[in-house]
Amino acid sequence: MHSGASDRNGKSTTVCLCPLPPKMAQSILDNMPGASTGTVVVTDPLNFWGGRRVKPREEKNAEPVFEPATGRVLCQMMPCGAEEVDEAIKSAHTAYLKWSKMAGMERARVMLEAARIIRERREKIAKLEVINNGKSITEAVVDIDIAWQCIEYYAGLAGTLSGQHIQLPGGAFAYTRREPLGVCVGIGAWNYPFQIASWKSAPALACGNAMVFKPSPMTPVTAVILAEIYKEAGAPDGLFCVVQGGAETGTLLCHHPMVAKVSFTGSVPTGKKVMEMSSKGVKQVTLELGGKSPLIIFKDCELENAVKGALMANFLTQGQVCCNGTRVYVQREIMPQFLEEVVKRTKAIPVGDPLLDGTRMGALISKPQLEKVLGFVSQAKKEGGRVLCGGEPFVPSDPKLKGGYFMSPCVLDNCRDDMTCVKEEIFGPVMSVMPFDTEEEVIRRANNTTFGLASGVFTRDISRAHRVAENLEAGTCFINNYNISPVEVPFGGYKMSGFGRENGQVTIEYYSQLKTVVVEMGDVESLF
Ligand SMILES: NC(=O)C1=CN([C@@H]2O[C@H](COP(=O)(O)OP(=O)(O)OC[C@H]3O[C@@H](n4cnc5c(N)ncnc54)[C@H](O)[C@@H]3O)[C@@H](O)[C@H]2O)C=CC1
Ligand SMILES: C[N+](C)(C)CCCC(=O)O
Repeated sequence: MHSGASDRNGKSTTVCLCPLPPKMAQSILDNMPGASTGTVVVTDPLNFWGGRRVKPREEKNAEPVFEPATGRVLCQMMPCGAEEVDEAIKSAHTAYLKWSKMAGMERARVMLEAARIIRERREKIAKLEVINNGKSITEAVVDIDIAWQCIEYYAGLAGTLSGQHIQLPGGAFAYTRREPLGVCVGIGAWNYPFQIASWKSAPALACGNAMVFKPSPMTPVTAVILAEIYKEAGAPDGLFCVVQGGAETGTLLCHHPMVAKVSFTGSVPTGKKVMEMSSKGVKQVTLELGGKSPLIIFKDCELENAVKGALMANFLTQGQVCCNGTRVYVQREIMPQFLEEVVKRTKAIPVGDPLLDGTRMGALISKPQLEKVLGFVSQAKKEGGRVLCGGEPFVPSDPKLKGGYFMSPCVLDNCRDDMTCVKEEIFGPVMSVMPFDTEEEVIRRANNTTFGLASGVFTRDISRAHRVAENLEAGTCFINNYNISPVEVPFGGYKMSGFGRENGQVTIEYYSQLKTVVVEMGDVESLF
């Protein structure tokens, strides 16, 4: 399956692993140090189960995967059908039978080794992520670091999982066992491909489950690297499997009778479908969905930090972040200073080749996504919004980037709560700014949304900060910062942004179940 893709100069690095000796797994990454934007073609199979990469059974439904920075074809994504999904799930189940019987400390050792390998290859993995996703290398390295930290964190928890002992009358007693669920499914989005696969697999594996993961069809290339690394670290074959595909493959996974749980990251409409399908088999579900999060900036804030916070809340990963604080409420008195500073800094963001160290914003995921985001900007103008900067297609001077999906980051002023850009998730680099007068008013406006993923507040008044945090209807509230994501901290939504959590200790609850064992020490007192 050679896509025949090459850059404008006809040069390409073909990364091919067929046939598939397990130790060759690394070679896709071995080509990374020399790789530059517009040169990589991935031709090796992207499915993984039974401890190896698996070639797709059928090539007829192949979909091209694009390199966002150039618009070139990077590889072909070939969706798995029913038989392949079944094979992957059975392979995961075989691993589960072994893995779930190991002590937490034994599982921890494998996971720590996986974390170590990821850390060692962080730059190469990040590079491949950039080529597939379009985000800047500076950010991708942070994503990979968060990924291994997450695996390390849950490795640490694996050995602490335990039940309770409960005394009962007459010497009888009960105890609880914290047991895994079985085979869990992870369905990922394209904005944090490797990190999402790690956020889902780390707690799942720590608890003794196996996982079958389906990446987004737009970003199929790095989840399989994680699968290879788990294997290399000593995980039993099948413990973390990857099946490629889109909605159809996802549906097969959600309906499969051997699946105990589905953890999903993506849009609200798809999340609803996943929940509905999972309900047929009474499967547990975690949903990490979209958002339209408020960021509230009071006049007593430290302005420079608030401006930096607003940029962090809007422009990471070209604005394609579910927890972004895209509704920026600024207290009227400081609006002019805020806008001046935020626009100055937004205009200064270097947009361009995502593999260059100096770049801070790369390309959006796809042409349709770019068009959708630009459409939101034109709609905002029609509805009375004022573009203070950006919001236009951006064509870098480097000829190889001419077909890339770039746009200039945008700040919209003169926004109102009833405008489309303020109500809907844009998933692009567009910040909507609105004035407010009082705390009570801004909380009411901030909560006037069906979403509830995150929120933020900048103020120097500590009472106000905690009062606002208490009253915002969202799963996270950042005080005097935004979009930092330590893996020790739970992450997840309120309202239509979903339920269940990722990261933090609590996620153990979402990947395990309690068995109660009741022990009689005397005779049975029968009523009959
Ligand atoms: N909150 C978040 O983190 C994300 C939000 N989005 C939002 O969603 C919009 C559309 O992006 P998409 O990638 O199309 O999101 P999506 O929600 O359709 O896809 C997410 C994942 O679900 C899978 N999927 C799609 N239909 C499915 C089904 N019927 N059953 C099971 N799995 C299914 C996809 O293949 C992908 O792996 C974006 O423009 C953005 O607004 C997208 C990605 C992440
Ligand atoms: C890493 N962080 C917090 C910037 C974003 C993670 C959530 C997502 O998948 O969008």
